[in-house]
Amino acid sequence: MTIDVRIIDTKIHPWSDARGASCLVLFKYYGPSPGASTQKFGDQPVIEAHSLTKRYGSKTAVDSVSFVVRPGLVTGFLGPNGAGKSTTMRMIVGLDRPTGGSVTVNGKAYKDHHAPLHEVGVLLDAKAVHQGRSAYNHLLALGATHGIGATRVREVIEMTGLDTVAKKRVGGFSLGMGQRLGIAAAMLGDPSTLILDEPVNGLDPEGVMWVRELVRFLASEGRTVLLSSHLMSEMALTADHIIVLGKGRVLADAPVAEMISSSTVSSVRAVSPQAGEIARLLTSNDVTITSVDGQTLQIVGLTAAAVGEAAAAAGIVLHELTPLKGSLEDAYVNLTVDSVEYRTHPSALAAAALTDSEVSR
Ligand SMILES: Nc1ncnc2c1ncn2[C@@H]1O[C@H](COP(=O)(O)OP(=O)(O)OP(=O)(O)O)[C@@H](O)[C@H]1O
Repeated sequence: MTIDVRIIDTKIHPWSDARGASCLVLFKYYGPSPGASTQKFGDQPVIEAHSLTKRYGSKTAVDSVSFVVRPGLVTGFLGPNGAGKSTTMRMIVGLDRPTGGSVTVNGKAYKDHHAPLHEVGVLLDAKAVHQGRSAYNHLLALGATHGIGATRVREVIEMTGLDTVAKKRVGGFSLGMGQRLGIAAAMLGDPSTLILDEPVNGLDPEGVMWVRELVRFLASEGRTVLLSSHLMSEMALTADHIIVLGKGRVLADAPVAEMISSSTVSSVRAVSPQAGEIARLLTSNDVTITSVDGQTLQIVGLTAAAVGEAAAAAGIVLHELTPLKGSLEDAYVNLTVDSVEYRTHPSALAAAALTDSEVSR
């Protein structure tokens, strides 16, 4: 296999630091060469779910879900707790049998692939590892099922920053180290598709950034990446496309920018000592103006340019004019407001706080 080693990041890596190296590099990637990658990965949908359904007794965890996940993109899989994300991911890789519908990876059910580790790399539960084994032996045992040897095992260990702990028992690993090992296992077969369920769970900020850069890099090679996370700000930086599940159904399936623009309201904040005059000037049926305080207005229905030009034409002084765009988090909250099954009520929080203070007395 052609090995390509590239430096794609120059941030201080905490683990390099721990080894005493004043190293600035930090992320090397071992995989196919760039030339090979474009030929290796096509542009056809890689994961295709059709009316995919899973019931556990009377509980419908996944309810007739259809979507495609395309190569060359990071697709974020979002949804409140219990929405059905993990169940869907498990069905994609054959760990759960659908009650109805179907899902294929590269045109086949996962179980029908001759060498699935080379097709799909999966991180579903980082703790599902033999606790008495070392990271190295765990990866070696996994690789042995596909004829993958020690060289590739060492590559993925280095790639995930686990070199200094590779011979240590997994049972002693922190949550973040376990996540890194799960990502190493997912990358072992150099797969064209990666399915990562909450890969940044438990990682420190450096680790979170590393996962972001890793998956963006893998997608840039034409690989398919499906990942779930509850960290909306991180997902906004990482994903190109988003699928939102709620109570087992697809609530939205769109590129990130489209999802934000269609599910949030853009507005303009104008600050002026003549705020009242601006409000009178701009009032119309299509414009909503809210007074935030005596000098600040929030205007929906006009662009910042239109507000600025109208104010200039009327000789009105503006101290601030800011276009406000919705975030992915705003879009997500708006989309899932009716689909949150496990909600904390403010009254319950107050009661808990009271109980705590009583206990501490
Ligand atoms: N083995 C099972 N037996 C019974 N119910 C299950 C089982 N696995 C999942 N469920 C139920 O199916 C629903 C979907 O669960 P799932 O874990 O897929 O949600 P999720 O979106 O991944 O949630 P989270 O964000 O909390 O991980 C939940 O109501 C869950 O309790």
